[in-house]
Amino acid sequence: QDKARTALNVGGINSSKITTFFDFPISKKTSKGLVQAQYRMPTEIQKQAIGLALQGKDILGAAKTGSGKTLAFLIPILECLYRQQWTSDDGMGALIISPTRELAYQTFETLRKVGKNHDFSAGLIIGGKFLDVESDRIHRTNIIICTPGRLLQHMDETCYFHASDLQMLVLDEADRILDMGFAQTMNAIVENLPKKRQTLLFSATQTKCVKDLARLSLKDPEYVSVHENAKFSTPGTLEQNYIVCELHQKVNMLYSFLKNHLSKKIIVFFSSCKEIQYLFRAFCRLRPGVPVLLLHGKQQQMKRMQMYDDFCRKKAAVLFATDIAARGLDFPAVNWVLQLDCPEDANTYIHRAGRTARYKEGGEALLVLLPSEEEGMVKQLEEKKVPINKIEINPGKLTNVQPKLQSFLAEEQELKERAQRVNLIIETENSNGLQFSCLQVLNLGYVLGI
Ligand SMILES: Nc1ncnc2c1ncn2[C@@H]1O[C@H](COP(=O)(O)OP(=O)(O)OP(=O)(O)O)[C@@H](O)[C@H]1O
Repeated sequence: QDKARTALNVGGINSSKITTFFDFPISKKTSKGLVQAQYRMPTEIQKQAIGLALQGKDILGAAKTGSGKTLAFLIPILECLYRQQWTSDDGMGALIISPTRELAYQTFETLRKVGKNHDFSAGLIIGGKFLDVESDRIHRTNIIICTPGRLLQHMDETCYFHASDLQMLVLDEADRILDMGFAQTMNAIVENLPKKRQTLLFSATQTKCVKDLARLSLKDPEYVSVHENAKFSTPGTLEQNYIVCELHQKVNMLYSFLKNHLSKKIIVFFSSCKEIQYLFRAFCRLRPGVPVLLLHGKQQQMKRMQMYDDFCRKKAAVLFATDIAARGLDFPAVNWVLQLDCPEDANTYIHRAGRTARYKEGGEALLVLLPSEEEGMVKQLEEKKVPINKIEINPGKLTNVQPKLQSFLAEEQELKERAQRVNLIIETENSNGLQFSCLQVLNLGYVLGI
């Protein structure tokens, strides 16, 4: 007998009694998918959230980066539709909203693995393709994984697409999806969703803001926060340090860092697309001795996916990324996260640093701060229970790449133009109140070899 069909009344799930996934009343199809994907023992967030979600509760799930939140919502989705014997004729039964295309794609791939024995259809609605290609299939898709903007576009423009039968809504990286950047889009999406549904919200930095939650009309949500009482908010296997570095030394510092970690897999976070485009070109010319890859929001969709896949596969490489790679992405075996530009807040720091030290693995994070950023950022990190130590750099050990950069710039008009555009952007950001002082902007001009 299939436990999921017979044990519809699962009101009695006791998370402390769960040791393997098979202790949950889940279908054989899901169990088989989990075994095939080599998942046996649930993590803490999975033990607690899956049990409650199977009982139909709305959930606010919070757990550290890399602790397995994805399966904590994918398993309940599969079970919810399975119990209702959902078919392709029933259309969309579950909707997962992700802040970035890459995260949506990654979740889709995990769903394909663990849900492969079910008959549901699943689809990615993330843009980058023609709308009509997606429109042809969207109304026949049972589980949709999407980014907010593209979903709303279909709600507005694909006439036969409707969400009236939706059973379960998941917001992955919920605090990000509910923040100002997506507010208007999300409000418009929610208007199209039925009020009667189950809603699951997950993030490593969960929102408890009542206003946000009211927008989603959650019903008595269960707050599942497995690490709330932990001493630190970041994984125990993550070693975290920061250095204070003058702006004119940042590129030298990056080059020297890469030279010292040639066999490692590293993500370097920057704050703007223009800066990253310029530095990528510059580092391709500087040849640090390790493949340099690039991921930012202004890349074409194909290129983005190719970079994402390449970095997943490589054993040693460096990925220059903006914050589109900060949340949720599960690149295998990343050794280091280097935040060369200060994150906008402590939550962004936590997500960026969490790209390493995932699921029981170790990892190291290094934050680079300008002298003007140190006090404010360190205070924010302390308040968020992030254990971070200051280490000193020996300026004498930094390789000076300025002369090389200047000679490339002289050779290459395009590189020079990029450098000037970056400088302009930084100046504009400066006038909008970011922390760069005029002197630092001039220094950056020097750094970029202008
Ligand atoms: N029960 C499990 N057993 C073994 N590995 C697991 C288990 N659950 C998750 N993992 C693995 O742990 C890694 C992290 O999982 P996941 O990406 O879901 O973390 P997360 O909590 O969503 O992280 P983030 O906050 O960064 O989004 C993945 O590689 C996943 O395959």
